[in-house]
Amino acid sequence: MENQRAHYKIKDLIQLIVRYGKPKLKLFTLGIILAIVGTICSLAITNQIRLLIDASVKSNGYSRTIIILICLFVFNLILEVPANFLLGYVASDAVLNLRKQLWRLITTLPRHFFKQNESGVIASRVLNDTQTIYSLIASALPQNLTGLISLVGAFAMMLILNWRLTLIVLGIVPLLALVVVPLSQKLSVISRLLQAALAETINKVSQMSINDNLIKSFNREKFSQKMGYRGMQTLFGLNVRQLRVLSILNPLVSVLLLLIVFVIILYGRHSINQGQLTGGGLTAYFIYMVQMITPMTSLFSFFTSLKTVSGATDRIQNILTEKPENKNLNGIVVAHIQRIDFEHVSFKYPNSEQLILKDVSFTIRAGEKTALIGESGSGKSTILSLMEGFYLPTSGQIRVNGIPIQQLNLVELRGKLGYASQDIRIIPGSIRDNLSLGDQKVTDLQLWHALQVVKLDTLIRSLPRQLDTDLGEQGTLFSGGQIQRLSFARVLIKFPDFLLLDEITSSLDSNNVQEIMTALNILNQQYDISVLNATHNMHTIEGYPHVIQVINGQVKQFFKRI
Ligand SMILES: Nc1ncnc2c1ncn2[C@@H]1O[C@H](COP(=O)(O)OP(=O)(O)OP(=O)(O)O)[C@@H](O)[C@H]1O
Repeated sequence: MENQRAHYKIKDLIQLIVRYGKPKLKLFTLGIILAIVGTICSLAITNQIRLLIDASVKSNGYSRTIIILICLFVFNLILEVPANFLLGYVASDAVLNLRKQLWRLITTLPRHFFKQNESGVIASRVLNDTQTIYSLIASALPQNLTGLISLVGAFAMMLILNWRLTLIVLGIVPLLALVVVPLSQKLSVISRLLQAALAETINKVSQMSINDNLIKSFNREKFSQKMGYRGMQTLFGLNVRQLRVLSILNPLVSVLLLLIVFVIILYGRHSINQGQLTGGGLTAYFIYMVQMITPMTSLFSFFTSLKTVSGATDRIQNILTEKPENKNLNGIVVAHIQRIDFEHVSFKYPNSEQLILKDVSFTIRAGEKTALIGESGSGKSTILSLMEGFYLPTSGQIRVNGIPIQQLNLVELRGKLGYASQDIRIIPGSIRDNLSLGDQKVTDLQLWHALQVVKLDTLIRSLPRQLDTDLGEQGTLFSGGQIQRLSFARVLIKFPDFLLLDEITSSLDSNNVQEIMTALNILNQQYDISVLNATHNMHTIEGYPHVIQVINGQVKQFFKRI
């Protein structure tokens, strides 16, 4: 996913923002106009200050100048406050749209995307990279647009006030650039390294905190501390590097600025003596110089930060080129799944050359309880994923009620399959959120019924907030077995035609296993729900007449007399 392009194209960033951020152009134009008029206003303030000083020196009446100056101050404030807000608002809104588009697309991507990209990396794309873009377009972009006007305007006024002095000052400015440019480039490299090191350290510290159990039971607190220290030490090293550059840069810039001030005073005094400049003119000259140099430095840091944004833009664009999963929404809908057939199915994962399933054929029928057994890594979970249509076979055919899976509407198909996996899946939120997954149609009655089947109703009724109890990070409030049963209850709420179970009893004790097995029998016999149970635990499939055994990616199907 990482794509380091050598040259940054600002066009890419603009395209990204316009296409996905859909910025409110009218508000943006209004904000820019207000900011431009505000900048012109601040240049006029400087000129008014010049008039005021000259008027007071000559003891002329200056009340009119003061009134104009106050009006300009007020006018400037009236313009710049809404301008800043509007431009910031347009940028926030554009980044919100970009984030939503990105997140919407990510949630619809096929499974292999999530297998190939770590969750932390995906989160960083959606939040950190878009935040980098936000920082640029919310402040740096408008600041530099108006800064450009301030720079040109102030420079023009300086030329008008004293063109000779301005040419001398211009001679010193490149000296300033000579110092600032390379050092600032160094600073931007360090700040990028700091960002990366910070993200890595945060990741390590949080991983170590989540695994406190493992660390404690192995008495490896020292190892955990070292993991954190390593990242912190890297951060320290980068902070020192940053400090080194800054401690050279800041005094050097101050000295050079003082040099410019010194030259202006010397030459300004000479010009005043020659009658080419007034006292007010010299003061205004200084202010104009600040109004020219400030945007110059922010323009420079804008160009260096473009590099950071370029990386973020590339990474976001790479995600945006991914194709959403084709769920074949116009495909055939089967009312009730009667049978699923694998016909000579071979399969390899998109990122791999290895055939995981080789010429696999079997049939499972409605109403039956079928066991899917095989050694770890033999391909049981892969078979379940293929049934869900997460992947298509590399060759051969999967049929549901005789219809090739490619022709089926996958949303409808998945609606009829209840998939519970060995991995405990908890989302942030309450028990209700975890069971209904945001489906408003699910009633409390259905939730309690499913909880009763998995024998968790009594426990949850005893909690003060019952279904609204927050499950906590990764369900820390419940035991592994209870969470496993909760995820089983989640599947029951779907009331599927087929239950696809992937080692759901792996973290349950024998009592719990027995209860789940009883629940499965009730579902199968009373509610006519078919069961395909992938497991290592032969005890859990004792009553299963149909067995599919996976050996090295090939299967044997047999019938067991009970
Ligand atoms: N996304 C993937 N990309 C590439 N290879 C994969 C992927 N997922 C699984 N595999 C490989 O496919 C093979 C079968 O894995 P699978 O998870 O289906 O086995 P399993 O029988 O369910 O194992 P277990 O009982 O341990 O869960 C393994 O060799 C595994 O490494």
